[in-house]
Amino acid sequence: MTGNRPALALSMGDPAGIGPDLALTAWLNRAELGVPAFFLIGDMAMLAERANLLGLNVPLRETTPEQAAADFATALPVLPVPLAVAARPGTPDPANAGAVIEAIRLAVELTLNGRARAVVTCPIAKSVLYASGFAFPGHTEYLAHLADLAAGSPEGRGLRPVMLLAGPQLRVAPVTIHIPLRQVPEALTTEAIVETATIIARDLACRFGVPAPRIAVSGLNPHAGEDGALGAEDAAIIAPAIARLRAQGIDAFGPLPADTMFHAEARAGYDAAICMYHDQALIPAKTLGFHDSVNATLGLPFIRTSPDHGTAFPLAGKGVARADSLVAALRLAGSMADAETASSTESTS
Ligand SMILES: NC(=O)c1ccc[n+]([C@@H]2O[C@H](COP(=O)([O-])OP(=O)(O)OC[C@H]3O[C@@H](n4cnc5c(N)ncnc54)[C@H](O)[C@@H]3O)[C@@H](O)[C@H]2O)c1
Ligand SMILES: N[C@H](C(=O)O)[C@H](O)COP(=O)(O)O
Repeated sequence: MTGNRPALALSMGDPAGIGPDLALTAWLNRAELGVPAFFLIGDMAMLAERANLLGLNVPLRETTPEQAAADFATALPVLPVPLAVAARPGTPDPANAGAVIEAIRLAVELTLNGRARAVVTCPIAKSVLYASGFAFPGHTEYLAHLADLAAGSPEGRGLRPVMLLAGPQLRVAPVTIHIPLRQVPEALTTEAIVETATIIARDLACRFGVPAPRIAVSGLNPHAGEDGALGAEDAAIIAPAIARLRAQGIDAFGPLPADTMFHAEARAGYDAAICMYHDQALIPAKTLGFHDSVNATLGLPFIRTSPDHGTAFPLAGKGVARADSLVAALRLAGSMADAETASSTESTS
């Protein structure tokens, strides 16, 4: 650890995807782009093969979490988690699911033990993990499960992870995450909206430097229900949540028609938006900033960020995948960890 500050723990993601490409590129451009020190948790041989395939001159060094920050200056530090079978760029193999999952688990364990500053995850392919029996919709839900286990509550203590897409032009989170659209109305509750907004307001204040965040809340139905003529959820579920948030002192407002809350003038009126389901939030997020937005999981007892994109299998090993979002994720994880350290130092002084 340089200056007693550990490095970030970066999980390798699906080894057939672009994660390895991006990790190599991020390390190569670490000085120019201000990439904080990280160690990759993954298969050393796979990484070496990908560097060779891409023609990238990246020295790799087997490391420990304690040594990684110092190693980072002269090599890409690797904490080895071996693959079961050799990775083929663009062709995922469920046989490697165990190693992919272990890399995520280890990143969380090291971060919870203070041996890493935060968790940053390279993209996984959900369907490939499902094929291996992975029982979680994605990283977000699995990370919440690991947090529950660490807290001694394997059945789940109802910890609600919040999937925040954070970019220069928009911060937005869906209340419901990786569920089919037909299940959204049933899953949408006043309590879920209040919890999501409360976590976002808290984290914006203590991890993003926004002391009194303004939270815009979307409706569910067209025109936010058109005074009840186009759906009841907006008035019956969302409006009461906003009332409760305001009574708690959180500057939430809505429910807003989702189609007119993301243009520039509307975005100038809030610090974060909450939507009711995945694509209602992620379409504007990825439209406005596909290469510079970050997926940050809030509500966990540790910091976790990830690029806002996936494995992009057709691009793996081709030298065309852009590392912008991974670099942004690494930098955001570093700044969130710094803010957390500063606020805990402040509170103990
Ligand atoms: N956080 C995560 O781990 C995460 C996020 C999103 C999707 N996924 C998973 O990734 C897999 C593929 O998902 P998808 O195809 O819907 O989305 P994707 O983000 O992998 O790809 C969408 C499009 O964007 C392009 N793209 C993605 N990243 C890029 C980059 N860094 N540089 C240049 N172009 C890039 C791809 O080529 C493709 O055309 C799925 O299994 C999905 O579940 C994982
Ligand atoms: N839904 C996010 C997106 O589309 O970018 C991403 O898949 C999140 O997945 P994780 O829970 O694996 O971070």
